[in-house]
Amino acid sequence: MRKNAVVIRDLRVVRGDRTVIDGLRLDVPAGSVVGLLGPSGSGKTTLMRAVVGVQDKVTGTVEVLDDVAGSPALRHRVGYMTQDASVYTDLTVVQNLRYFAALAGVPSPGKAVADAVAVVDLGGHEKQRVGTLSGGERSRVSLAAALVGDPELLVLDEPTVGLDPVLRRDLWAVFRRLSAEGRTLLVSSHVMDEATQCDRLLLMRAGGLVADTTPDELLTSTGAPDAERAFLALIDAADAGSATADAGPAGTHEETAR
Ligand SMILES: Nc1ncnc2c1ncn2[C@@H]1O[C@H](COP(=O)(O)OP(=O)(O)OP(=O)(O)O)[C@@H](O)[C@H]1O
Repeated sequence: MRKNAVVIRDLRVVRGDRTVIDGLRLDVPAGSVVGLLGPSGSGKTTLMRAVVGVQDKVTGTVEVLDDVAGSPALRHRVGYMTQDASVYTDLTVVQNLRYFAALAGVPSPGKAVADAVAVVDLGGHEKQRVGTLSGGERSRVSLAAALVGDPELLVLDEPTVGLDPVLRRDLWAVFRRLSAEGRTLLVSSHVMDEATQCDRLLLMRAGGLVADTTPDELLTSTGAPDAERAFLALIDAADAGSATADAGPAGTHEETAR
């Protein structure tokens, strides 16, 4: 079995006229649930887009399941749930999932669609048009669309946003089960108690990696009582470090400005 599902070296991404990721290096171990955390705008979505291969202006190496990110051979092996629901509002739940199953070349779409509906707990809504679903239900259809092709790697951009605590708990149980079956999950989140459910945590700030750690290490290294305060401690430490670096020795500013 391969060691890492994703290997990233020297990743640099320019969006608009800004370098939003600069020199990122990380591995996502195969078969694990890896949480991607970081303040708003720190580059989580950009990193996920680079892993899926839909991001422009990417330099460096992004290797996914031993292939180059975005290569056609990976299309059926990587499932991606975007932050905004990416399903068709004028189709029903089942019509959407059948469509995504067909795109993924699923051999038995009927069963795959039924399984995906069950996993995201949308039984009873199969024939409902997605446009008439609640926000949380709609995002679960997006998650089902990412799952329906039975991918080896799932890249999920804030899959639990807007969901109630019961559904969030149930979905994390699903994520754990999918990883126990050998799949790899890269999951971004703003909810810190979800961090404790991950095998590893990647903490981003300003397009760079502040920590590549485990939930236990996060708590012991910061001495914080919970994941939220540990996260804030690391971000504050990184901000203080960058402020010191910005102030720099006398003359540094002037040289940078040139
Ligand atoms: N098309 C664009 N042009 C210029 N800057 C962009 C563009 N798209 C994104 N950015 C910038 O890139 C940075 C990283 O954005 P990204 O969406 O990856 O952050 P994020 O960590 O996912 O944020 P959030 O948690 O709010 O979703 C942000 O500062 C954002 O403003």
